[in-house]
Amino acid sequence: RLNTWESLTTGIAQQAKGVIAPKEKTPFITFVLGGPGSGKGTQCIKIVETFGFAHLSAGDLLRREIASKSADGAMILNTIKEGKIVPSQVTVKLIQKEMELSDNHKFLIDGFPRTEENRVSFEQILSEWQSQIGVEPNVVLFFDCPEEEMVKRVLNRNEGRVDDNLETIKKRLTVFQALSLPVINYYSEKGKLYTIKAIGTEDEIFEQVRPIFAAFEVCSQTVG
Ligand SMILES: Nc1ncnc2c1ncn2[C@@H]1O[C@H](COP(=O)(O)OP(=O)(O)O)[C@@H](O)[C@H]1O
Ligand SMILES: Nc1ccn([C@@H]2O[C@H](COP(=O)(O)OP(=O)(O)O)[C@@H](O)[C@H]2O)c(=O)n1
Ligand SMILES: [Mg+2]
Repeated sequence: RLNTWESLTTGIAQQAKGVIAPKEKTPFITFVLGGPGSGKGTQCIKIVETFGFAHLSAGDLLRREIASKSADGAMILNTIKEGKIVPSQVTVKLIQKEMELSDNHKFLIDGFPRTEENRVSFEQILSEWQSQIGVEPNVVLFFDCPEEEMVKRVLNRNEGRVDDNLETIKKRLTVFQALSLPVINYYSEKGKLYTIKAIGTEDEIFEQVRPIFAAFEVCSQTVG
């Protein structure tokens, strides 16, 4: 199997020679953003089922590090309990590893970037991988949900998470407003942002999500 990034560089060389290799695909990167409890994970499952993406949840990768008792585990646990943001180098390394291990070329990166620092760290990785294509994600989804609804959902989530309590949720909402909204505004200005009204049933929300990816499917079929 060719690693996505190797095949990408090969792809560029072949395009330059006028040869297109049909099986080798350029990575397609979607960031999935929104406050805690806005429904990112729930909708990602539907996107995976319908459009065949690989789902990389930053929060899940960090929780896996805690569970594996890795060197950073205690620091990550404390940061999550406080509703703060784990240093970007830690999170980016976990995401990068998952992408390199994946056979897929379509990635849903859920809950990342949550800060401008997160965003810039990941751009540095992308620029090393695909300097000729650019460092921007293809799509940024924003699940826009009222705070009271997010609080209600998180308190009912029942996954045993250390951060799903009222005290930590308040902190996470403050972090979201102060650090994550600037990232969302950045992508809005870049014309990459697709805002989803994240209230209603899961299926109703997915009917807003579906056409975004359906349009890209048509594109890729047309191109080749
Ligand atoms: N449209 C919805 N309406 C009501 N509850 C929802 C909806 N979407 C998700 N949930 C529930 O809300 C909680 C948070 O959803 P989740 O997908 O984990 O959000 P996030 O990943 O953004 O924190 C979960 O318990 C989930 O089952
Ligand atoms: N990019 C990220 C993503 C999550 N996290 C940490 O992990 C926690 C849980 O993230 P999550 O994405 O699983 O949370 P939800 O938005 O799904 O509720 C966050 O509150 C942060 O403490 C982080 O530090 N950096
Ligand atoms: Mg989630």
